[in-house]
Amino acid sequence: MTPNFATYTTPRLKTQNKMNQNFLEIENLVKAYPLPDGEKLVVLDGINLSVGSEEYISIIGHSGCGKSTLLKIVGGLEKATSGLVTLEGKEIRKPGAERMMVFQHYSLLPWLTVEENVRLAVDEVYKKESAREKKQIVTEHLAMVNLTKAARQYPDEISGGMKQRVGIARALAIRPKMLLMDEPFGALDALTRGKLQRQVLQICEQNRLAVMMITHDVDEAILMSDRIILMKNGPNANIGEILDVPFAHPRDPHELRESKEYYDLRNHALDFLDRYFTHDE
Ligand SMILES: Nc1ncnc2c1ncn2[C@@H]1O[C@H](COP(=O)(O)OP(=O)(O)OP(=O)(O)O)[C@@H](O)[C@H]1O
Repeated sequence: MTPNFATYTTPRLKTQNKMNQNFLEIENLVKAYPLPDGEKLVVLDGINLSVGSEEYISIIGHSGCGKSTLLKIVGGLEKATSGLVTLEGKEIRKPGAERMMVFQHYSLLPWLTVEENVRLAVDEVYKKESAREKKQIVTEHLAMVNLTKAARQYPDEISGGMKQRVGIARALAIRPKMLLMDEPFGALDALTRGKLQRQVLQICEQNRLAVMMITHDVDEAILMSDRIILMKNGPNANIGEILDVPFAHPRDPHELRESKEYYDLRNHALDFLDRYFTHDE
């Protein structure tokens, strides 16, 4: 049963007018996986979404609704079964340095130091720069995420939060136009998560890039994003609602939690998730 749920929208932020509203375009996206019995599992069924060039989008939905599949298609790691996904008007067919992925489980190479992990990505993308310039790029980005002192350490010598910061530094060092993050803070303890959320938010505010982030945490989505995409359950999942988050940047989590608007938005998102949880389609 599909819940009868009124669309909830709040006024768009003025700052969003500056950006290219149709930077990423997803049109009638369908993704099906073949099943062993010869049938197909239609995971995503008719996704339509435009993302602005400086917009921070969060995607929330119950487990298995296809959030990671959607992110991987935008990252070029999976192909759509039908429909069109374009970035600045060009169809996305494969991974590209303009779209960098950050995963929940860090994906660092354990035999390379922190510095070398970032350098590997920089070497891959910056072909014309001198060794000195590339070293400078690595140094700058490690400093950006407060990892200068850990540059010579190996991944198994640093904490989970630090590993995630290496992943973020590595993604940002490529100067992507879009950051694609799959539960980037999911594996961290609450204190580390809060710190890293603020750091990422600050970096995104300073660097003007588009972000698409998967999260299971409604508070995190409200703190970080300009819009929240609420996904219906799969199979045949699509977008249930899109919520505008009306708070100006820079955001302070304590101030946000003092406003009634914050709780209205939070309750609305949680109600949506509850209804889809109890009315499993
Ligand atoms: N390569 C694949 N082959 C077959 N089925 C797949 C493949 N990848 C994902 N699926 C199926 O597609 C559906 C959506 O998976 P996906 O990982 O995108 O969901 P999700 O919303 O990100 O879940 P979670 O929140 O648990 O990470 C699931 O039923 C999953 O089993």
